[in-house]
Amino acid sequence: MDAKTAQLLDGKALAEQIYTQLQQQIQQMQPTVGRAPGLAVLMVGDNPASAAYVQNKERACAKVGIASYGQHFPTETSFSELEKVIQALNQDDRVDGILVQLPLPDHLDAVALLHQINPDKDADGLHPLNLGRLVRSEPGLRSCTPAGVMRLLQEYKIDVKGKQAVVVGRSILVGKPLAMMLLEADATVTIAHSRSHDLPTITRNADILVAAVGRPGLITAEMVKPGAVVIDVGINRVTNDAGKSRLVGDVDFDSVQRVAQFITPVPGGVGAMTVAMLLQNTVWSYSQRQ
Ligand SMILES: Nc1nc(=O)c2c([nH]1)NC[C@@H]1CN(c3ccc(C(=O)N[C@@H](CCC(=O)O)C(=O)O)cc3)C=[N+]21
Repeated sequence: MDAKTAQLLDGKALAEQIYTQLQQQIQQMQPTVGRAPGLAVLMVGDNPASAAYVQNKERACAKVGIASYGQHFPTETSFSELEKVIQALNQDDRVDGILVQLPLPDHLDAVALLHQINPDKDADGLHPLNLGRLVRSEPGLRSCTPAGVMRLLQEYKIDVKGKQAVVVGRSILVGKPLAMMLLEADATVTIAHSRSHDLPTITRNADILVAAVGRPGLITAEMVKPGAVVIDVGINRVTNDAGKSRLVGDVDFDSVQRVAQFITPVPGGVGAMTVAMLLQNTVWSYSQRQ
């Protein structure tokens, strides 16, 4: 019963450390700025998962001393109405970060809306200017989930330089920006996706394997190189036979932990880091603003 298992990359613990640091940073800066940092979170519709994430974000803001200006809009809210709200927040001096919770209802063009956010208040790092800055390795606001993955690797002194990194998933929220960050850190990066031929051969080549697809159990032990670092970005709510629901990632945790050297849990891994990076981005914008 003492089979070797991977070491956990504890995103929850690291996020707590980051909150303590941010809280101190805010306390130091606040007298000169004359106000607390502010984060505006816009949510449209009533997706229960989104509501839960937004609640996590607001709770974290309260913990570190960021004022959160949450706004909740009905599903049928028009594009132009949201555009006006974003423009007002762009002008609002109390607001350092603006976030539009995704996904949006189908009638709203999310990309066009993200373009409206002042890039210097783009706490999510999803504005094309910030994505461009990332590609060029220029300073700027970085996407939260990929930044959280990189911070976790750094914390556990996992050197990615020269290593084979495989990112499964090519979303603009995670896969693409994370591949860029790994490249910036001198990894040899492969992006695999739903059209990739022979996924197991690709993933078995990975020293660092990231799953960011949104398919429970996609990555099984046979797909993992022994001793690899496995990062699970998936957050899937599944219901078991007894009708109980729980969160699982894209990685078959029980089998993969016997093969990997390091693994992130779900929950308590990357998700917790995403929120920490959102707050860090907000505090960074705040520090640039004084
Ligand atoms: N504009 C935008 N930016 C986002 O960053 C964004 C988004 N839209 N839409 C949805 C995804 C998902 N997301 C998560 C946030 C927090 C947790 C989180 O707090 N997870 C904890 C707790 C999970 C729980 O138990 O509820 C954990 O994994 O330990 C997870 C996932 C942000 N996203």
